[in-house]
Amino acid sequence: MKDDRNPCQSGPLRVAVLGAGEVGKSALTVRYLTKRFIGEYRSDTDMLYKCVLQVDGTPQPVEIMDTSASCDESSDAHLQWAEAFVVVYSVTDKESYRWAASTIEELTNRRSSACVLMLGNKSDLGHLREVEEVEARSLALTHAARFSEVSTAESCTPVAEVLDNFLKEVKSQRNGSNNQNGGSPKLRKISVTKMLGSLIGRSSPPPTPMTHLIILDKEERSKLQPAMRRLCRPCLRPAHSLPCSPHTAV
Ligand SMILES: Nc1nc2c(ncn2[C@@H]2O[C@H](COP(=O)(O)OP(=O)(O)OP(=O)(O)O)[C@@H](O)[C@H]2O)c(=O)[nH]1
Repeated sequence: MKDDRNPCQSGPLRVAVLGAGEVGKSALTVRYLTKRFIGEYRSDTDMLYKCVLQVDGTPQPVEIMDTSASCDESSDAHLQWAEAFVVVYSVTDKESYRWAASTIEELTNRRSSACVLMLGNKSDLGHLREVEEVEARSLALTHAARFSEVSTAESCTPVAEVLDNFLKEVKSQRNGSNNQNGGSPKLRKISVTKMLGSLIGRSSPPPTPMTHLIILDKEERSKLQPAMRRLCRPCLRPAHSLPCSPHTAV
């Protein structure tokens, strides 16, 4: 059944990072948010990052859900929770590409107006390549998704560029659809001013980047939208092991 509603026309931009196991979803998310590459991550639960990022030159609350491939009951909830999707595969793993392809097809059917970015990760491992760039790019094009190949391990800048541009597009699509829903330019201006005021105060300097990490246990999930209640089985651990200083486990 087609479910094309956008769950969040205001509030934080919600982005779900989807993909098969071991393709580098966590590495990519953390690389983007902290500029660091960390080799190993816990992989048994979804991670929700809440942060304020500069999107198109202004501070924008963003929530990024780094989904866990081992939480196999969650995909339906992710599809409803997010307004934009980053679908990751590894260029060294054909199976992960098939997974990505079928996910993109599902997004086309169920969330046809959502912004989708298809990312082929691990491009540094050219000698192990199983997925040709041209094939993946053409699949993305067929589904009107953005496409890029990156190496999260090798370099931060291309990852940052591609995700910055994607968020810019998500934001502009949201603003566009809000306009179509009758929001006048004047009202939008007021709400942006209010948002900036509450984020940084009238005379405060711009906010320093700060990211809150929420490891989604049963209780946290129940605080999110109803759709999130069907997320993966509870797997809370007392502390998060990322050694990055901007992260705060809550
Ligand atoms: N060579 C290379 N290795 C990478 C790259 N990105 C991630 N990795 C490695 O790939 C492995 C899996 O990375 P994760 O970020 O844990 O992958 P994931 O998709 O979050 O995995 P799950 O949690 O199982 O869903 C780790 O050993 C990473 O160090 C990359 O660009 N190049």
